[in-house]
This record gives sequence, structure tokens and C-alpha cells, in this order.
Amino acid sequence: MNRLEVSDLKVWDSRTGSVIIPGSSFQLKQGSCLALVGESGSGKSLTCRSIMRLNQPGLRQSGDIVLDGVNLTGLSEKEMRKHRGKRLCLIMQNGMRAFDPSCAIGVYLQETLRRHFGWGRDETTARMKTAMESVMLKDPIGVMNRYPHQLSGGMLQRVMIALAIVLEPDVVIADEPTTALDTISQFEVVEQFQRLRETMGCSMIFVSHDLGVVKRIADEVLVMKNGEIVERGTTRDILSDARHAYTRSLVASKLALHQYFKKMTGGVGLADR
Ligand SMILES: Nc1ncnc2c1ncn2[C@@H]1O[C@H](COP(=O)(O)OP(=O)(O)OP(=O)(O)O)[C@@H](O)[C@H]1O
Repeated sequence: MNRLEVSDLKVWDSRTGSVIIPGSSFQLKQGSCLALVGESGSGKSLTCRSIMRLNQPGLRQSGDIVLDGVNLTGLSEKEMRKHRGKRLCLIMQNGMRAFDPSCAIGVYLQETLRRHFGWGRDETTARMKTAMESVMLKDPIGVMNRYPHQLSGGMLQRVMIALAIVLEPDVVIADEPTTALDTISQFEVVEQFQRLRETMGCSMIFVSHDLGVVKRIADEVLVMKNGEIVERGTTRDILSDARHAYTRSLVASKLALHQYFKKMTGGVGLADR
């Protein structure tokens, strides 16, 4: 069963008329993880933001985005806001940008959870404390009392994952959530995403340029180039038997990087992580 169906998604810049995504169609199955891969500027982030209907002013979109039978394209902004967070949750590249820099993390969490569930401060604190502990965030109360700039990128990503655990969304969209992190944090954050899927059974769109991460987390892969989907298939097929020359070059560059790291680390490569 499909949880999310994107049909003929087109995105263009209304100021210049240039078309960035000419027309993408794809489906996300219930409980499945779909990876979006492709070089920088291929349209992965725009695809994610279009699903959330959070594109920047000046960009326009058309096409259908159907979540559990409801076409999000036809919803008013007020109705759309009810879907964001609770039903569709976006976890961004840079945790720092996701939070309001002028208020403590706990205030942001209270506001978000009050809006979706009507919870008060005590309920929010108790639920977030449990979720933060489950993603290995130490001193959750201390974290909630801090401002975003006082936390590391890895900690902010974990706060976002903890919030997703509490919100229990139907679909999590993670847009390169490990890019801003060091290697150890990347590894741990990917583990947390895997746990998120296992414990909540949510469906996930996971954007990454790291095929090692994709191999670990995704069931299916879409490969994008210049705004178009050039190849799609199961993760196993894409990584072992890519048909499109562009996908083969992506896999080959990943293998080259793997060999390089293996040489540098005396035997332990990226894919072994
Ligand atoms: N607000 C905007 N106005 C005009 N063009 C934009 C805007 N945002 C993105 N684009 C263009 O859309 C294209 C796709 O950008 P997008 O951010 O989706 O790429 P991406 O595949 O996510 O790349 P990366 O891996 O670097 O994040 C790029 O050519 C970019 O310049």
C-alpha cells in the first residue's frame, strides 16, 4: 500500500520562468524507506520541500501530492500546517536552522507540541525527556534549557529525531540529516533513524549523497539528475546493477572513495561502518 503518491510534480522559478523539476512521479510504500540520491543541485531538497509545501517565495509548484488519499495540493495553508509535524515531519540538513535561535529548545518544543496535541509544559517535558534518552541524548532537561547555538550539530539532529518520536508522524522526510556531522555522529544518527523506523513503523524519504548510508537504511532508491528521476529500483539492484550511466558513475565514485578510506585506515572502509 502506498502512503504517499507524488504525481507529475513540477517546480519552476516564477521570476525567471526556468523549470527546475519538470515532472516527477513516485510512490512511498507504507513502512518503507525511499532514498533520494543525486549530485548537488539535482533537485533532492526541492522535492522534499515541495512535498511539505515549504518552497521559498518565488518558486511555484504543480502536480499532486497525495498522503493517505488526501491531496495536499488542494489544502489551504492553515490546513497544511496541521499536517506538517504530526503527519509529515521534515528533518533538515542543518539542525541549527530548524530551531528558533531566539528561544530555548524547550520553549520551541512546548510550542510545537502544544499546537499539535494541546499538551502543557509538564507533559511536553516528560515525553521529550523519554524520547531524548532513547536517542542517547544525555541531560535532556539541560538540553531543553539551552539555546540552539549552545548545542552541537549532532545534538540538534538528535533533538529533531526525538521530536519526531514524540510526534509519531506517518512520514518522515530526512534531507541529508547527517551532512553537517562528523563521522562518528553520522554513524550514530543513522542508527537512530533506523530505530525510528523500527519502533514507529513510519515511512521515510531519506536524502543522502552517501551510498554507504543509503545501503544501510533504504529499501528503494530514486536517482536524480538535473531535476529528473533518471533511475529507480530496489537498493540492492541500484547498488549492484545500475543501468543508467549516471548511477553507475555514482556507485563507482563511492567504491573509489571506499577503496581510498580502506587504504588510509588500514582495512576498515566506509561501507564496513
Ligand atoms: N529558491 C530558489 N530559487 C531558485 N532556484 C532554486 C531555489 N532553491 C533551489 N534552486 C535551484 O534548484 C536546483 C535544485 O536545488 P536543490 O537544493 O533541490 O538540489 P539538491 O539536489 O538538494 O542539492 P544538494 O545536494 O546540494 O543539497 C538547483 O539548481 C538550485 O540552484
